[in-house]
Amino acid sequence: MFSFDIEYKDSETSARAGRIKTPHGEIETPIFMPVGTVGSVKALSPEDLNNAGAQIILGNTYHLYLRPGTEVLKHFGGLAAFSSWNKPTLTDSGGFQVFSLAELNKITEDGVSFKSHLDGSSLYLNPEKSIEIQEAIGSDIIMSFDECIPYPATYEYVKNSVDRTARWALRGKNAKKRDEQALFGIVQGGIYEDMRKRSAEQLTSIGFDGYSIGGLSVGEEISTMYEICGYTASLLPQDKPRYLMGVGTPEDILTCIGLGVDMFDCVMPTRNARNGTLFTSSGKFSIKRADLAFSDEKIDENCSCYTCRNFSRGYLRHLYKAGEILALRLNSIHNISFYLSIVKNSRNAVKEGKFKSFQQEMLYRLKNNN
Ligand SMILES: O=c1[nH]cnc2cc3nc(NCc4cccs4)[nH]c3cc12
Ligand SMILES: [Zn+2]
Repeated sequence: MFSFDIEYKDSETSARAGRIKTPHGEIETPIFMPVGTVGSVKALSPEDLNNAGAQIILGNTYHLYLRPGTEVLKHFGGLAAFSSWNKPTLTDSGGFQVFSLAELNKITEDGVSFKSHLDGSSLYLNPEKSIEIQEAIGSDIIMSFDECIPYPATYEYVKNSVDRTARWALRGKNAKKRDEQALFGIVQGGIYEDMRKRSAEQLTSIGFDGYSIGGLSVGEEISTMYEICGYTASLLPQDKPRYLMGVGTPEDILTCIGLGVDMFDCVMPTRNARNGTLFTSSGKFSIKRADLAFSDEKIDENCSCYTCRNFSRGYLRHLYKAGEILALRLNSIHNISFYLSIVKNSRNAVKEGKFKSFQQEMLYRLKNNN
C-alpha cells in the first residue's frame, strides 16, 4: 500500500524530509526521479541507477502505450519486471506528452485524439484509457490525465481547462481498479493565483494520495515558476507528497525544496550528460573544452560516483570527442549521481535543522561556474 510520513520539518523554510512507502519499496524525500521515458533511463542500467542511489524512476504512459504497448507490458508483468528495475516507478499520464510531442488533432470533453509521433497512426487518450494503461504498466504512483495548459494562455482558457482537468481527474479516480497503485491529482491554473487556488480546491475535495504541481517549467519566467510553485504548494495538504513536474536545474530543485516540494523529475541530468554538459557543486561545464585535454582532475572533487572514482576529465573529454558510447554512460552516471546528492544532502540538512544555510551555500557555489 501507499503511505507518506513527514519525519522532519524545517523551521526557517517550508522544506520537509519524509518517507513514501510503496509496494516496491520506500522513497526518502526530497527525492529526484531519473526519467526513463520508454522504459530505460538512457545509457544507464538498473545496476548503474542503484549504485547512483536512485530510489524511484519515471516512465511515460504516452511513449509506453505507443511502444511496446500494453499487451507486451502485461505479458511481462508490468514495466518494472520487464525492465528488471526492482524499486518503485512513477508514470506521467500521457496528456502532457500528447500536447508536447504528438500532432494534436482534437481535444473534447471526453479526451484527446492525436497522431502518433512515431508512425502517424490515429490514437486516442482519455482519463479512463490513461488509467488503464498505467495499470498495465503497473507503476506504483500514477498521474491523473490532465491538460498541461500551454504558456501563455488567457484567463478564460485557463479557467475552462482547469475545470475540465478536475472533471478528468474525478473520472480517472472512478476508473481506477488496482488499489495498490497511488493516484496523484495534477494542479493546473497557469500563472493565475486564483486559478491555482480553484484547481487545488477542486482536486483536494476529490481527494488523492498526492498532488503534482503541473503547468510549470513550460517556458515561463523562472521567478514566475517559483512564485506559482510556492503559492500552489501552500494550498496543498501538508500530509501528502507534493511533486513538481519537469523541474529542473540544481538551483530550481534547491529553491523548490525550500518552498515545500517533495518530488522532482527532469530530463536535464541525462540529456545534458549526452551533450557533454556536466554538473558539479561549483556550476556546470562542457567536457568538450579544449583546456581539459590534459586535466587529470575528476569531474567533481566532492563526488563519489563511479565515474569520478575512476576517470579524469581528460579521458572523459577524449571519449566524448571520439564519439565513444561509454562517454554517454559515464557522463550520465555522474550527472544522475550529482542530482541525487543534491536531494540527499538537502534531506540531511533538513534533519539537522540546517537546510536554509545549506541551501544558501549551495546556491552561491553553483553560481561561480568553474
Ligand atoms: O502539467 C503537467 N502535467 C503532466 N505532466 C507534466 C510534465 C511536465 N514537464 C515539464 N517540464 C519539463 C519538460 C519536458 C519536456 C518539455 S518541458 N512541465 C510539465 C508539466 C506537466
Ligand atoms: Zn561524479
